[in-house]
Amino acid sequence: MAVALNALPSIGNVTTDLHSSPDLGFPIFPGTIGVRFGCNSDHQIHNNNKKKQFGGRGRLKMVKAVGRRVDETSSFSYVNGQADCDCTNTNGFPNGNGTLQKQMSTVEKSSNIVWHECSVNKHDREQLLQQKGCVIWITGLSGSGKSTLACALSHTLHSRGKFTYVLDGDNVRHGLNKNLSFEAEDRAENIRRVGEVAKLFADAGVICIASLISPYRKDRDACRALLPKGDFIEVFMDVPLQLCEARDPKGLYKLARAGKIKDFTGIDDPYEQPLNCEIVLQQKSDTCTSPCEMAETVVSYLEGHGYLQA
Ligand SMILES: Nc1ncnc2c1ncn2[C@@H]1O[C@H](COP(=O)(O)OS(=O)(=O)O)[C@@H](OP(=O)(O)O)[C@H]1O
Ligand SMILES: Nc1ncnc2c1ncn2[C@@H]1O[C@H](COP(=O)(O)OP(=O)(O)O)[C@@H](O)[C@H]1O
Repeated sequence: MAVALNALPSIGNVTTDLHSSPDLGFPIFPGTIGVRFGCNSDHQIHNNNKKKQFGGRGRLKMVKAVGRRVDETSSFSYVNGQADCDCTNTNGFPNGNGTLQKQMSTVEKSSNIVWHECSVNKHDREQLLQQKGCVIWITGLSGSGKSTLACALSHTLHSRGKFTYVLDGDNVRHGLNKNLSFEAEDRAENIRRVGEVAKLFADAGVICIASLISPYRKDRDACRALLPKGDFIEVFMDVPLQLCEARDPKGLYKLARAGKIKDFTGIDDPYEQPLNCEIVLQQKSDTCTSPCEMAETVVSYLEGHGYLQA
């Protein structure tokens, strides 16, 4: 029997929608130079080639030239021959080399499945942890300070005895999402998967901090819709492109401007800023709010909305 998850009372949103700059379709900001903040940042440079990387032991749906399905457990299709990877699917089918048919599907393919409820539920876990599980979704341009805030927030909450976990876009793309590119549909799948993982963390009672560019509103809204009302707290890093570009800690903007990276958010790929998020953290080149101060703003929100107690 299907059972509804999460019987928490809903908690209203407080919206501080301060930002007024237009969406970034393509470069539109005048060239003022921002400050560079000298704190530690231990990112690795992400390999941004657009080659499809479907290696590894993925659960692949293989479609032979005749169209016969040999495995129904996956999201990708290979057609007319062999896949361009050295892998064997989990059912033991051989690899191929050939045309990859881009087909990212979120259509439910499982049938005859029944939700199994456990006697220990979210509420029990929250009692144990003395907090409420939720998702803090940090969105913004590359270089806007998402990861820095995520870590500062995790650190602040941890030191207050709260259990957090950070899902950072860069990091998740090293593992779970290593087969995804930066094309719109792969970004959507990236966000969908992280949204689902974040939902599990929240159900575990954890304060889950997801920091991803997540440039499309519909993808973020889809993640919001996965959670009980109030439990998805969207934080917008409202930082002008020219400040992010002046920071450029990984040198990616420089490469994007030189045309060496395509589809780079804010340069030749869009960013749709939130219209109605819970928290906006605004930064300009002449104002510098420290990561700790920003973390405190989020902590105040959590406190005010009852998330730091069971
Ligand atoms: N084309 C392109 N556009 C934007 N970003 C790029 C790109 N290529 C690589 N990178 C690096 O990947 C990091 C963003 O990954 P995300 O998973 O957060 O992106 S997204 O949400 O799927 O849009 C991002 O990390 P942050 O700088 O921390 O945002 C970049 O370092
Ligand atoms: N509040 C801040 N004030 C000044 N500089 C910051 C702030 N937050 C982050 N930075 C700096 O900006 C750069 C990008 O930060 P990062 O957290 O990596 O951004 P993102 O994860 O959005 O790409 C880093 O060099 C970082 O030290």
